[in-house]
Amino acid sequence: MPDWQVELRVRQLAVRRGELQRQYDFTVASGELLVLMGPSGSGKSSLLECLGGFLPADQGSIWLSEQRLDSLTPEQRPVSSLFQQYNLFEHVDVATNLRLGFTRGSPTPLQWQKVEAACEQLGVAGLEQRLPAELSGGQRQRIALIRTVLREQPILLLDEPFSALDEHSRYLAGDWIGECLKQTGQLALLVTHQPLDAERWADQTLKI
Ligand SMILES: Nc1ncnc2c1ncn2[C@@H]1O[C@H](COP(=O)(O)OP(=O)(O)OP(=O)(O)O)[C@@H](O)[C@H]1O
Repeated sequence: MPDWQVELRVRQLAVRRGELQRQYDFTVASGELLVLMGPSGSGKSSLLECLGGFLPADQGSIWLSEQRLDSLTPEQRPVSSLFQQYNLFEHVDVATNLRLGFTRGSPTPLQWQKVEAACEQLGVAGLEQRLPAELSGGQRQRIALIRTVLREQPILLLDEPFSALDEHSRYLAGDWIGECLKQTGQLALLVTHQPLDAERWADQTLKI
């Protein structure tokens, strides 16, 4: 995995969804986790969709170091996203889902070692041959999280990645994300409804 030293800068970014319009200004450095909190419908997912390129901004700019991102298509953006649903390919097994996460189509042996280590660490080892439909909600969520984080992209957008996890798994998953960020220099925006998640893992918290 490359060691990124980058900075995400969001400047006067106006995101509209129906009647709701909000403006955002923040900076996230390499290795940092920004936790987004706020009541249901406040616009957290919309902000992530805008950063991912799925929802156009009314105005403002998004920068990754010197590269301007807001005019790029979703495929061109250096972003890996975990949304609240539809994160796995249903017709192929877990191993294939994990392999497809890598931009070149298949992981190197070292990359695959990291996948296996992450599956062990998050308590989802041994599920490689199953189809997503044969997993529990929490198992699906952890597999999708591993796939999202280990894709080699500097920006991670994680929309409620722990919503189906029990307290123990949540703790393991949050610690694992923090370790990955520190090791690789990736940065993450993470949506949660649990104040404890912010207390444990956030470098910054944005309430919207
Ligand atoms: N596809 C859409 N078209 C129109 N309005 C939408 C769409 N998706 C969401 N909205 C509305 O936009 C507002 C912001 O929604 P958003 O999903 O960003 O909120 P959120 O903070 O992520 O909510 P939650 O915590 O419930 O996931 C809400 O009022 C919602 O009803």
